[in-house]
Amino acid sequence: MTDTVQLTAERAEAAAEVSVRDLTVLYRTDQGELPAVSNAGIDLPSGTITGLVGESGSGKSTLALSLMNAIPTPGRISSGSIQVNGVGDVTKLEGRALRRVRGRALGYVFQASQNSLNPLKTVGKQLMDLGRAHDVQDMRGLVRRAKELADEMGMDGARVLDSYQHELSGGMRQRVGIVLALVLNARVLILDEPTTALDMLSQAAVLDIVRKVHRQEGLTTLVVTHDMGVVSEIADRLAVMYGGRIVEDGPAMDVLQRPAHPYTRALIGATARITGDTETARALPGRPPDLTTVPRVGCVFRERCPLAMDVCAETEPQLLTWAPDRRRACHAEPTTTAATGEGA
Ligand SMILES: Nc1ncnc2c1ncn2[C@@H]1O[C@H](COP(=O)(O)OP(=O)(O)OP(=O)(O)O)[C@@H](O)[C@H]1O
Repeated sequence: MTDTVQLTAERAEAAAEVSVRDLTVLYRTDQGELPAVSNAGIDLPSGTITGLVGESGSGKSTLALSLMNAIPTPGRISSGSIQVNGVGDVTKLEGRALRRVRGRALGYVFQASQNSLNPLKTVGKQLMDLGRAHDVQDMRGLVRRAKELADEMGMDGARVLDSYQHELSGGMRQRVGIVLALVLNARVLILDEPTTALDMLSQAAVLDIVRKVHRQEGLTTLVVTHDMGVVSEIADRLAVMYGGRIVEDGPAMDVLQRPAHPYTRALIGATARITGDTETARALPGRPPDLTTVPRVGCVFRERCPLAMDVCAETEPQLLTWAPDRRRACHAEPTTTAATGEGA
């Protein structure tokens, strides 16, 4: 590691709002407990938007849920730490202390949150439930804050609080999800697939709003998505997951322009919004592994990798810094070829 690289890494660590180290998460399967996330390490630097991308099943939601220590049993975090600024290691928290952190420090908007509101209660009633669950004394203040956030997101706050789920469009429900995630003044916002199931116009509107609220509230934001196009539009930083591993990360624009892992290159090549050409955008051949099929030895991507070598079957590549603020887990020499629709 050069001095510059070392310095950049130390600076990133110093300014991290969230630091994940050596995180392994297991789920119970017919074949015993198997890892959905393996030895993952990632920093969310203060004030940045990080995009976490990968195909379905790569472990993105599992990593994101871990930040709230919210892995459903019998799944469990088996090792690692998750330091959140001002909170400490979330993996050590339980009970009341953990509930407090969820909402007050970390706000989570669930996948398909468009459908996660209670259909039988107005948004305002659900806000009261949230306040009570968190022992909020100043309910008026809570309502004021919710209206303020709703207004910030281009909605009529008073009207939204009086509405039932079915009276709101998909994009509005997604925004209400963000209001509820932030109303207790969380500093970290985690959005799981915020644009899935929305039409293109609503997608663009939601991304605009995420950007705006992120800036105005001074948040640190993690956006989980399978869509490289979303990342290219919104993220400052980018982390790519495959088979439960982070295989590449760095500044988003830099990674998109100079992907250094063959999986990242293939994901970009398959995204017409980035290649700019539906003709050259090529679907990634093969299928991503699940918990039971992910290779236990060697590189998890080798079976789909155009650069696979003998060593890839034997030794798992580590996520290492290869250029300032850039990491990749690959045995092949790093190339700086710009991504095209030509695959890896
Ligand atoms: N509760 C669970 N029990 C057992 N296996 C699970 C559980 N939740 C997820 N998995 C498995 O863990 C792996 C990672 O799933 P995860 O949902 O984190 O991936 P993802 O990248 O977020 O994909 P998606 O976008 O489809 O949610 C998958 O193989 C999935 O089948």
